[in-house]
Amino acid sequence: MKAIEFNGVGKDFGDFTALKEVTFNVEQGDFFALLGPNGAGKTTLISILAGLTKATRGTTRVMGLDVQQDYRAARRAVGIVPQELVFDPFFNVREALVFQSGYFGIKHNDAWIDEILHNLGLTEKAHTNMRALSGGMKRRVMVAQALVHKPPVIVLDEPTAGVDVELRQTLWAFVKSLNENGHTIVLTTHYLEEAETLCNRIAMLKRGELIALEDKDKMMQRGAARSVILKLKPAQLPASLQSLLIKQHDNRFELKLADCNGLEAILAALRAEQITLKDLEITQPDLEEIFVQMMHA
Ligand SMILES: Nc1ncnc2c1ncn2[C@@H]1O[C@H](COP(=O)(O)OP(=O)(O)OP(=O)(O)O)[C@@H](O)[C@H]1O
Repeated sequence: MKAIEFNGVGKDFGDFTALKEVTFNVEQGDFFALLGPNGAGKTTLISILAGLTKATRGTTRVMGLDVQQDYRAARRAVGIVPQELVFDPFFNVREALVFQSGYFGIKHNDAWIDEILHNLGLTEKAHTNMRALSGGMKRRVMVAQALVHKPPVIVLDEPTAGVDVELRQTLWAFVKSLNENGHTIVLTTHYLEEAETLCNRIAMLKRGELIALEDKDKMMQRGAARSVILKLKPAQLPASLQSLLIKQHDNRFELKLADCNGLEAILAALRAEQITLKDLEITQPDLEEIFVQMMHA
């Protein structure tokens, strides 16, 4: 069984098509990144998954359950951390979590609530009114609320937008441990280095269409060729290497590097001209470069 199945999912808002026909699966145990520029349709897709928005076309299943036909069961299978801070100002943190448990029909949830509070650094705020929390603390509660019913699938819609380094680290350590314990994680983020470090599969949406879906390692190979930065003494580049030059700053030369054989040829050319190599650094394209490349393709 797949954790999530989108099959020909489309959404129109009047004349405007926010999602065309999106088809892809998320496997159980994936740490999955859903990337795309503003307005690509990520939140719309997540709202459809959560049963909050009705798709115009197609079918969506969570853990085999149709989000329309089996709404309640499908809703229980997924925990959504929304982009916006939505809370009841009259509850304190613990009450908000107890209330949310009640929504899922869970009565004795104290042990799990304590564990969530602890893992999100919220224990000391348990009795603080929601209104009195800082933005970052409210966001922690949004994460906690999504987890009260121990959903097998957890979706985080830009959870780290505008939050401090400490929360990011706490959050990712917790989410990673949930993933290691078998929860499927779907993440949308504009911080591509987060997706690069955390996720094993990456999907890219552009104007309502899926333009890429691959294992992260494979996606990383799509990037512009690697390059090598050489620190040379004297600061000069053999003529035979000029065609590889990307940029130069003082005695640092950045050259295109197709593969390891390319590196051998570079070193041989330097030796032949008795140029000493003082330092060498091989750079890999990062996900951000690949993303920009794909969005402009
Ligand atoms: N209720 C609505 N009515 C009309 N248009 C909408 C509605 N909701 C979303 N849209 C439009 O659908 C498109 C996709 O929006 P969506 O919020 O899904 O994008 P996103 O990828 O999540 O963007 P962001 O990164 O900015 O959160 C946008 O052009 C948006 O303006």
